[in-house]
Amino acid sequence: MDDVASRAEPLLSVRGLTVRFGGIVALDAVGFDVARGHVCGLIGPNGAGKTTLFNCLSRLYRYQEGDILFEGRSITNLPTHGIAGLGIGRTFQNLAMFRTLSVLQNVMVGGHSRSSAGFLASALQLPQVKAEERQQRERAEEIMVFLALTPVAARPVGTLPFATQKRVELGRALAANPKLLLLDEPAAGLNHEELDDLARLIREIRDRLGVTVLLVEHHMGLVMGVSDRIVALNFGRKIADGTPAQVRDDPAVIEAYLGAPAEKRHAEPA
Ligand SMILES: Nc1ncnc2c1ncn2[C@@H]1O[C@H](COP(=O)(O)OP(=O)(O)OP(=O)(O)O)[C@@H](O)[C@H]1O
Repeated sequence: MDDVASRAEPLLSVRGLTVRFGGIVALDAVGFDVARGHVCGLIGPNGAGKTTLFNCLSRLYRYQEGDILFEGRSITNLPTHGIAGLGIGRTFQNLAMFRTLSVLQNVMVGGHSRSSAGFLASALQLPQVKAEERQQRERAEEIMVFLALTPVAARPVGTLPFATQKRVELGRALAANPKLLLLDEPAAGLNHEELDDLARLIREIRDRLGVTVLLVEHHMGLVMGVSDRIVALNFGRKIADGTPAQVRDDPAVIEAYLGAPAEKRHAEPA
């Protein structure tokens, strides 16, 4: 494929994705594209299927039907540990970090997930490994500058304020050099000022680092403010897909959030 064609192709293409848990249909034939260089917001009320979709993208959940294409290639048969190598990084709703390790060490852990040196080469400390570690450290230092974490680089993560810990988690995901970054409710627990910082950071991740972002978020102000495009889910189905203004004014979205009239989740016989 030539360069022009590969740039026009969506980075991520979700096609007819269906996930069932017993009788519950968590995702029902959901499909949408995420263009390279975009921030795409994924919204929907509680239980809409947002986390399930993220877990499919990380290969933590299996889907019964449909496909996920990343750079035009299916990830359906890829093992979970292959996802970071492909260029998909993520953060989690609940912070999952090494609390006693320093900020630098935590950020460097992210780089290791894309390390190319094998186990034997690492164990023998071959020159190739040393060079790779040096590169990972340099990359981690660049990311800490980008995230304003350099002053706390040596501090154990567990001693830092919550908002700073969230930036470390972001740093760890960025250290793996992702092409697509999945952010799972990054605004949760942040105050007003921290939310403004987060919005600025998400735009910089897109504009300065060139990373495409898929953002699950309940905070409407944030998601409407930073997204180029928004996909809305409700009861496992896609109900809207468009610009923030189009989605905000969509009657199905307004109804989903106001909760009237109550639509029943369509259950299949268990
Ligand atoms: N591992 C699982 N086992 C059984 N049911 C599940 C599982 N994961 C999700 N579900 C169900 O699938 C549906 C979608 O849940 P999901 O967590 O994806 O929604 P969500 O949009 O992320 O909600 P929230 O905004 O509350 O995080 C819900 O009915 C949920 O109970």
